[in-house]
Amino acid sequence: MNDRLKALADAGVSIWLDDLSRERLTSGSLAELIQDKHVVGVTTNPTIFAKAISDADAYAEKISRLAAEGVSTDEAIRVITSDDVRDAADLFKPVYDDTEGQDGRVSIEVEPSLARDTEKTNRQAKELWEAVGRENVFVKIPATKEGLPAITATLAAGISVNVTLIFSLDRYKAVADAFLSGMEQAIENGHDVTKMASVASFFVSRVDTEVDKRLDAIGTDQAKALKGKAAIANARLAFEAYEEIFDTDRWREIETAGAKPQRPLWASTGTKDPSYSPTMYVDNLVTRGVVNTMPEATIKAVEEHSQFSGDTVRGQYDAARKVIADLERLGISYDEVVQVLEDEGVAKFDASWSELQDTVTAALKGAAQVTAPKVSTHNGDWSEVVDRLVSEKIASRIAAKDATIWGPEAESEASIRLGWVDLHETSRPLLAEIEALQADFRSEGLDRVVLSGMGGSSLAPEVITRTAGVELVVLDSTDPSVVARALAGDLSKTVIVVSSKSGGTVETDSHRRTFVKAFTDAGIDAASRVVVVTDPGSPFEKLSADEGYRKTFLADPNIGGRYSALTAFGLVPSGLAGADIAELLDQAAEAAPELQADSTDNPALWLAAVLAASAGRDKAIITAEGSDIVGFPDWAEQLIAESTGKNGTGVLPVAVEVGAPELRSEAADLTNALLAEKATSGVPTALTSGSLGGQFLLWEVATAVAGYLLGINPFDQPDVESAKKAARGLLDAQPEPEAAAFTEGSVEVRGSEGLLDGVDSLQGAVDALLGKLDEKGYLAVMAYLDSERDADLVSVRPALATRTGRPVTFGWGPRFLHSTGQYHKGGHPEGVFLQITGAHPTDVEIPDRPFTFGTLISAQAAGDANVLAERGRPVLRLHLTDPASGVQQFRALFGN
Ligand SMILES: O=C(CO)[C@@H](O)[C@H](O)[C@H](O)[C@H](O)COP(=O)(O)O
Ligand SMILES: O=C[C@H](O)COP(=O)(O)O
Repeated sequence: MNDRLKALADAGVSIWLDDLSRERLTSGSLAELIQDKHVVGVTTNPTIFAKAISDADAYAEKISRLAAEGVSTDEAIRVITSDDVRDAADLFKPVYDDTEGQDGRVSIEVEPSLARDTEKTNRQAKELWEAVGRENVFVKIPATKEGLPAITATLAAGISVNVTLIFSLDRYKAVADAFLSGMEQAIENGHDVTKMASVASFFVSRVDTEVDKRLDAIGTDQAKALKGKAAIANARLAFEAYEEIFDTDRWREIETAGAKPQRPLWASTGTKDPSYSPTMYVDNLVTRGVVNTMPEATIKAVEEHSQFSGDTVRGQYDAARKVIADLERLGISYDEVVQVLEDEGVAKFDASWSELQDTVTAALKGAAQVTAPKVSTHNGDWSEVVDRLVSEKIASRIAAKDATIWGPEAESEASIRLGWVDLHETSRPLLAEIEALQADFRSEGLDRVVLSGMGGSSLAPEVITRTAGVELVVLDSTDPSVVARALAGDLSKTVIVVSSKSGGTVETDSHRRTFVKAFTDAGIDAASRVVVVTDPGSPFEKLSADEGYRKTFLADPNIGGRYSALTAFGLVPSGLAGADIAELLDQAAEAAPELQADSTDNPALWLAAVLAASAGRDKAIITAEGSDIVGFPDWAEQLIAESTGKNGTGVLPVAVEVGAPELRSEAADLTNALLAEKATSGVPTALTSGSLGGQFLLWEVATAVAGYLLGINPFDQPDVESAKKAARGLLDAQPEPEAAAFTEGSVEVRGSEGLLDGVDSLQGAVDALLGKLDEKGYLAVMAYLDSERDADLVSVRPALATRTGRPVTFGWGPRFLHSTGQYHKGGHPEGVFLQITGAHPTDVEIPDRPFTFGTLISAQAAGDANVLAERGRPVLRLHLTDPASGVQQFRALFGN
């Protein structure tokens, strides 16, 4: 055991490693540092990852899988870095537990190009936190001026933060203030702050590098005498500020809720000037309650010859102040030095990030290959079913567009719904048209693409663009704050794709009207910014022509919305946003022969068999645990729910997050259909893999086959219309809202008949609803709220699944009406329904319509609840009079 490192740890300095790589994880060298060298945490940054990933061999396998799935460079970087950080976090978990969350932490940094953008930093911090999915992680955010509000917002969301790139005392104080505000808000928002932590990474050696350079230029003895002193003086003064800030009533108030102070972390502590001691930025910064993150060489140097005695920080403040004052007297401006360092710091990380992107782009190109879809089945034997499907030639008949497969009643619908089987050929001519339009837009500086579409018109483009890592603003909500946010983007760079097969969908029509007015109000020729995708002959085709919209793409009418991923509906918005849509068609083309073959090797037959021929099992848990296709379960959910959930039968798709409780359930009515590498429980499971284009076709064929096995018509959606009709009725009649049974805090409570008898608390109301769940039941949470603003609500899904032991679907309204909404009304009548709506502090008008977005979404929610209640389903309706506090109040019921 090494005495010097132990002495440092005993003196209260947490020793962290400023490095991470796959090699460190697989070789066991990180584990050794933890075990033998007192290392209790890890920091990473873009430079560290750029270096790690340049070791191509360590990442080769992962890169080739990512290449096969067609993911973008940025998405690949996200996967690689968050996988490494997650594995390191797991290695440090015992340290984290032993130190009650103080150490055992691993940091992952937001992209450096976002350092000057508060909103994007904010968003990415949340995404990284979710992507890693471990509580002992720190999301690193640079302490630029724009970073400060993001630090507060990220902490307020319950996420632990490492603030990086701090050089100046003033900025350090602003960081501490941002921390205090963030913790105050986290407490207010009901987060468990005992689990949170934060560090403020103060950069040390770089200050000497910059100041020494200036001192050398001055060249006098007096100047030379000051060399190597500025960095330590600066850090010590930061610690003085820390002591003052964390000795205030404001902090003490936060501390009473169980929060830990934001510890100073000494970063950039490797010695750069070889004439200095290699341990100088360690030995001179020893004090209880700090972290020193070091490259391995510095840890080794400390192990071999560190020398310090006692606390080397406290009580050194006057001397430190004198160093800074002496430098000023020599004409070296402190403010200038720290600003140069901050700018350089951001630029250096930016350069590392570009290097990282180049390395990964090249590696992806090198490994690129189209991977045909594969399905492996587990925990059951479906060979008899598959043999039957092969002998009945179901796959080749689907490929030949044989409309008789689903029986005489379905024949006329099926005869106009099988156009999707050869889209990899028929959609080719679209590519050039989309490419040309995209080039025109780019040349006009139009690079923000908004897509207005519902269900089949939005879910595929969402998966395609998220997987490709390109930006597409998907507008599939009528919540006024969602609409307002889409309108608040830079309209001078915006085009809107309005996609509607029928041309009569109220959501898209309302979006279109609103955007046209917003463009016009901004002095922009609205018609030139609207692109339409619709079916030939729809009212929308005519309207588009009459209005002179920029371009109308007519899709193949012989394809239903949920099978339209590779039609103009999927390809136009995705291509305009910059996704590689030609590759998507190549992937489907590669997959098609296998999926059309009457062979026991046809993966679609196996997927269909697991979904629809596992006795007594009518709920499929879907997740994309091992895959880098982003958001696929939401797309598959619509395909399966609308195709099968009718006539009181079907398969309920339950899209869940990684690690969801349902994935470990052994319940007798579940199957799992996972984009994952291994089965997660003993229930019948199909694991699917392959490129996105191939997966689209695989699941479409499998769903059509599942329809055949279930004896239903997989191409109609008889019950989607019922909720639309009820909403229209309410919009016309505008009835007084039904009185609440009672109100608790920010939540008004209403229930379907009899549900709330004798109930007078929110907890009691939820218990009453859950009490209606039977052993084959499921709970549907339907949130007519803002999926971004109210994102915290999502955490109730796993909490409810754990509590009930039953599957829980979560849908944002009205989006889910075009997806699981069909199953809820037409499938097995086993659901109990929790609807959550919210007040609209600001509403958005819809031009030339007698209702606003606020009244529209309220009518949609009420109409949906009425239809469910009419069908005898229990419905609990919670209305949040203040969405922010209501969401937290509701979450608090489940201890989260
Ligand atoms: O910010 C943290 C830890 O929070 C570190 O990873 C930090 O980025 C590194 O210590 C520095 O980038 C290293 O800088 P340098 O030694 O190359 O000057
Ligand atoms: O899934 C389809 C949605 O209900 C939207 O229909 P639409 O494309 O006709 O507007």
